[in-house]
Amino acid sequence: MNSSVQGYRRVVVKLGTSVLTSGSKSLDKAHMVELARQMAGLMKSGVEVVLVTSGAIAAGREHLGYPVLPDTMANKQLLAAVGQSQLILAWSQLFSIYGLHVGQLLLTRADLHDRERYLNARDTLNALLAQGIVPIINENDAVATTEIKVGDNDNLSARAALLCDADLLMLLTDQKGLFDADPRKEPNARLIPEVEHIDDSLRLLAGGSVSGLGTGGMATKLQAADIARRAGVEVIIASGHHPEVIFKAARREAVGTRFLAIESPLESRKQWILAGPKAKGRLLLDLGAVAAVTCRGRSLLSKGITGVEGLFERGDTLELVSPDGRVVARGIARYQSQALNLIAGKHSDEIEPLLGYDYGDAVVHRNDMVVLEMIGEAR
Ligand SMILES: Nc1ncnc2c1ncn2[C@@H]1O[C@H](COP(=O)(O)OP(=O)(O)O)[C@@H](O)[C@H]1O
Ligand SMILES: N[C@@H](CCC(=O)OP(=O)(O)O)C(=O)O
Repeated sequence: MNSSVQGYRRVVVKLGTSVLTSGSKSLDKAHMVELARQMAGLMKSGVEVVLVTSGAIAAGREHLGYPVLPDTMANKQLLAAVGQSQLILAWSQLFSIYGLHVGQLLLTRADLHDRERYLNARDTLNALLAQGIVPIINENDAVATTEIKVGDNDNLSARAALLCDADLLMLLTDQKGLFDADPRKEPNARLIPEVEHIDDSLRLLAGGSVSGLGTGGMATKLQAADIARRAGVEVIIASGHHPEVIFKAARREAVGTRFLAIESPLESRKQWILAGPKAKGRLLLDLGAVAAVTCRGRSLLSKGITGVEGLFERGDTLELVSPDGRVVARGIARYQSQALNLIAGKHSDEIEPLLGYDYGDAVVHRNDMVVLEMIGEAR
């Protein structure tokens, strides 16, 4: 590329099935080579690139000649197992045209759940990037069951962006960006060029995938953008077919929808709490506790808990829920669920007499908590 890329050091590019197939039933290799050319160009200009690629299931169907199979989990896994090897073969060949090697990481939620595995995956990503090799990530669909899946590659790419400490996440899809309504249903829908806050009114605009190709539509892209922004990563949703889209996004030219990063990003451990583990349970809080943890930066005490849902151990991740059902924070439990059932609503002084032991007043400590939404008064 000619103009220099300013500012970005490390970029995650996520390519949806809709982009890789150009809306058809098979991989559009002519377009994939064009995308590989742009990613290679970015790398030559000194920006490190991590690719999150969908398309394994589509590639599996194509490779096997579009077999008619019952719509079971095992058959989807079969298609992914066949397709993933075709997909990585295609990327490996396409990047080799530009003199680049690729390395494959197939992840599941379980790899992100455990802090040690999370750090291992991070080391592998960093080692590949240090050698100028393009890390190529997909979900390990062939072995992952619903319980251990991230579930969609938008969310997976946000987690990848956090893992490798990227400064830009590009979500490339079959629309020009986020519109104020699904453009497939509403032809007069308008593109939203920039987003500063992600709130419920914005979430209402983002629908699912109707093409039958992608998973999650704009709804999962917004979830991904929300996670990435909180870690200080800028996000762009744009069309994977827009000419030179990867270069333009990396040069900060106006393309698609840009989500500004939150300026004081979370520290690494809190990023992991946000992006890594699946919540094992929920604590229902009264309004006082919601205000204390979200607006006043306090730890959660047993007194403010009105209900305990799920079976969990000390160290598991929990969602903290407001009286109107909103998840206002995520955090790590310092007491297991059975103990919490006994001390919920009780004053901290009663913990030791009730349980016969005491891990401290904080049920979820402020250092182990990520606030998602502020509700209540600061004082
Ligand atoms: N507000 C919106 N703006 C743009 N696209 C939307 C919106 N709501 C829903 N969509 C749908 O999201 C789809 C893109 O997501 P998806 O099908 O999952 O593609 P990908 O394979 O790229 O992840 C679009 O084709 C569009 O129909
Ligand atoms: N892991 C799956 C894709 C899952 C997914 O999120 O797809 P998409 O919405 O097209 O990005 C695959 O490789 O087929």
